[in-house]
This record gives sequence, structure tokens and C-alpha cells, in this order.
Amino acid sequence: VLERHEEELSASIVRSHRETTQYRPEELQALRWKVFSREEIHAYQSKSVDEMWQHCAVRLTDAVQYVVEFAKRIPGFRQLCQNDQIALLKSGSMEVVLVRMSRMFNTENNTVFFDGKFAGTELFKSLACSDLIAAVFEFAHNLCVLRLTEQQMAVFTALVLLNADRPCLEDRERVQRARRDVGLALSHILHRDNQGSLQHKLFQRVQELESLCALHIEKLRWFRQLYPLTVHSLFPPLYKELFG
Ligand SMILES: CCS(=O)(=O)c1ccc(CC(=O)Nc2nc(-c3ccccc3)c(C(=O)c3ccccc3CC(C)C)s2)cc1
Repeated sequence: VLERHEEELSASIVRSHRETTQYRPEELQALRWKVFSREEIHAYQSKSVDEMWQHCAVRLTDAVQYVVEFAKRIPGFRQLCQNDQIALLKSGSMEVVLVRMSRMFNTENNTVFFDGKFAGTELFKSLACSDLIAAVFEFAHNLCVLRLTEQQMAVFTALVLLNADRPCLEDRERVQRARRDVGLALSHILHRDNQGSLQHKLFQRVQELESLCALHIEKLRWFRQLYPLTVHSLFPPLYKELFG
């Protein structure tokens, strides 16, 4: 009976994942070699720091919106109280965006999908946070080489969201129970795919995720100190609510 329950749980998580990614794997294959020209890269590099940050914040918020939709469809997340859903999204949505971003990474030319084409680290120069950009690329590369299937990615991202150690949770027990079910579903899938060794590699990636998100928040604080008005009036409200 447990098997069937796990099967049903992972099937519903995979369905939710498929319904809430902006780009399907087959679309990505077609886009793979669309890279920015030297002129286009130069145009991005000529943007001011605040212009480029604002541009990226809008793109990032688009991706986060899809993650919020995904979370709302995960069995076990839906049943949580409003406060706990927001607390999990506040601390987990960026982590899920970064995991999903790895499907939009091309390890052959070290580029990530951004604004409709694939971009290398040099395109983000005007953000003036090369350590964050290098860390995002490094993470995307390390996860991309694990070659997760969409099913493994879907259940892994549900596990990333259902983290009972997050701050400000009211019903930790309930999150823990939902997490245990998804954790069982993930190890069931990995063993069924004969990839049990992926389990500990994925948990290493989770440690990297936490420090990457902390770096993102640190850079955002630095940026907001320099450009308070840009953040206040030009950043998407959802970005400020989740990362502010
Ligand atoms: C995520 C769901 S998906 O369907 O796979 C998908 C859907 C859509 C896309 C397109 C997309 O929005 N790509 C972005 N790329 C980057 C980026 C930027 C610097 C290096 C590496 C990637 C974006 C960011 O703004 C970003 C992301 C992570 C950390 C930090 C930042 C910049 C900070 C300063 C806001 S948005 C990609 C993937």
C-alpha cells in the first residue's frame, strides 16, 4: 500500500511541476544554441548597476511566480496554514528557482538561459556582484551534471520546499510529516532508477543552495543600501516580500 501511495504522490508532484515551468525540456533543446551576440552582450554590460539589477529582479520574480504556483499544488503544502506556506516560500522559493535554473544551463559553453537566449557570466558584469554570479553558475553546473530527470527534479524541489527547519513555522510537525512522505517518494524513485548514489549528492547540493541564497540576500542588502529608491519603487513587490 505504501508503494502505491508514494507512486501517487510523486505522480501528482510531477504533474504540478510540468504545469508550472515556463519552459519544457523539448523547448530548451531547441533554444540551446541561441546565444547572445557580442553587440547584445555589450549592451547588457553598458547598463548601469541599478538598471541591470532591476532587469534581473524582474526576470527572477517571473521564475519565482511559477515556483509559488508549483508549491500551491503540492499535496502536503496545500493543507498547511497560510503562515507556514508563506514562511516556506520566503526561505525556499529562491532555492527552487536555482534548482530549476540548472535545467536551463548548458555545460558545454557554460551559459544560462536569460532573457530569451543563453548567456555567459560576462553578460552580468554590470551587476557588480561577480562572486554571486560565479556561485550561481557553479551551482547550476554541479547540478546539471547529475542529469536529473524531470521526475527526479520535481520531487527533489518539493523536498527542498517542505523543510521543517525553516524559521517562523507554526506547525513544524505537519511540515515534517509532509516532508517524510516526499522524502520516501524521492528515495523510491532514485532506487527504481538505479540511482541510489544520487541521494547523498543531492543533499550536498542542498548545503550549497543554502549558502548561495544567503549570498543573494547579502548582495541584495548591499544593493538596496546603494539604490534604496530603485528597490522601493522599481523592484517587483513579490521580490521585496520574499527576499526583502
Ligand atoms: C527557473 C524556472 S525555469 O523554467 O527553469 C527558467 C525560466 C526562465 C529562465 C530565464 C531567467 O529568468 N533567467 C535568469 N537567470 C538569472 C541569472 C542571473 C545571474 C546568473 C545566473 C542566472 C536570473 C537572475 O536574475 C538571478 C538568478 C539567480 C541568482 C541571482 C540572479 C540575479 C540577481 C541579481 C537578481 S533570472 C530561466 C529558467
